[in-house]
Amino acid sequence: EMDCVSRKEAAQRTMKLHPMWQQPIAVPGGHCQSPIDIVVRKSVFDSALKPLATDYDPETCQQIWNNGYSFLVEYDDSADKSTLKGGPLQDQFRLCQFHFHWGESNAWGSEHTVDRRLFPAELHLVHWNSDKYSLFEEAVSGDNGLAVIGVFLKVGKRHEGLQKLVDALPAIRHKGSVVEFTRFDPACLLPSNTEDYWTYHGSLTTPPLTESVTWIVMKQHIEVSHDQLAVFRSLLFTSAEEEVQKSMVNNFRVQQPLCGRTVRSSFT
Ligand SMILES: CCCCCOc1ccc(S(N)(=O)=O)cc1
Ligand SMILES: [Zn+2]
Repeated sequence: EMDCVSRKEAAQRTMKLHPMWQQPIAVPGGHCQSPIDIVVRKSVFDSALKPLATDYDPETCQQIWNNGYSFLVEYDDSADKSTLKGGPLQDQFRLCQFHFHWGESNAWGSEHTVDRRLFPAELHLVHWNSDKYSLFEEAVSGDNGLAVIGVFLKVGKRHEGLQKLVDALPAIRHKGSVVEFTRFDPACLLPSNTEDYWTYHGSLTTPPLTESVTWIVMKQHIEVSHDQLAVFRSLLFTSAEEEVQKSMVNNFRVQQPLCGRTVRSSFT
């Protein structure tokens, strides 16, 4: 059981592992950080947890870009067009972007783990509470501000829906590159079973690491092919101008102590 380290120790661990985060990150409190290991036998079944209710409009898909840490597919969140409700949520949340975390090999790459089991990659669909806030940037540091759906990726058969996204990646190899990306329905990336998930209160896994996230981690994974994942690894952390190009791999955070939090499950 990872001890509940002090904020200073946690920051030192984070910075040591992520030289790219030069500034110490003052995290408020720091006892609800993500990602975590989900210990299945310690999760608590909650019969009040509903199935996820996603209602995504592919017309709100706008662009795909390399932010130097992952690649983001961004949605127009200026109206309630692509929304998430249900699950553990009381309010309505708007989809603003989705992105992935992955490893340099298929042996690791996910941020969350299930009974210490690592997956080669993890999808994050990022939503903000449009009942309480008017902008994502406000919700990031607000109470009950964000809801992130995590979906594990396994290597297996080719994911037909993902291929349109994979084909766009060579155009955004370098940090800072953006291309138009439209009419992509993120629902195709969800597993068939959206009833079974774990949920807990946590944080963003990159700066500003704010503890405003209701995490919803799906029990069922999706499958992508080895070749599709290899294209993720062809992206670069670095911009075109930098002399030394660095492959965008291992863009995941070290796991954080649970600090007494309960992980609830929607299934037995
Ligand atoms: C005020 C700007 C904040 C930009 C940072 O936004 C994020 C950061 C991390 C995640 S993650 N890996 O926890 O899903 C989602 C969104
Ligand atoms: Zn993420």
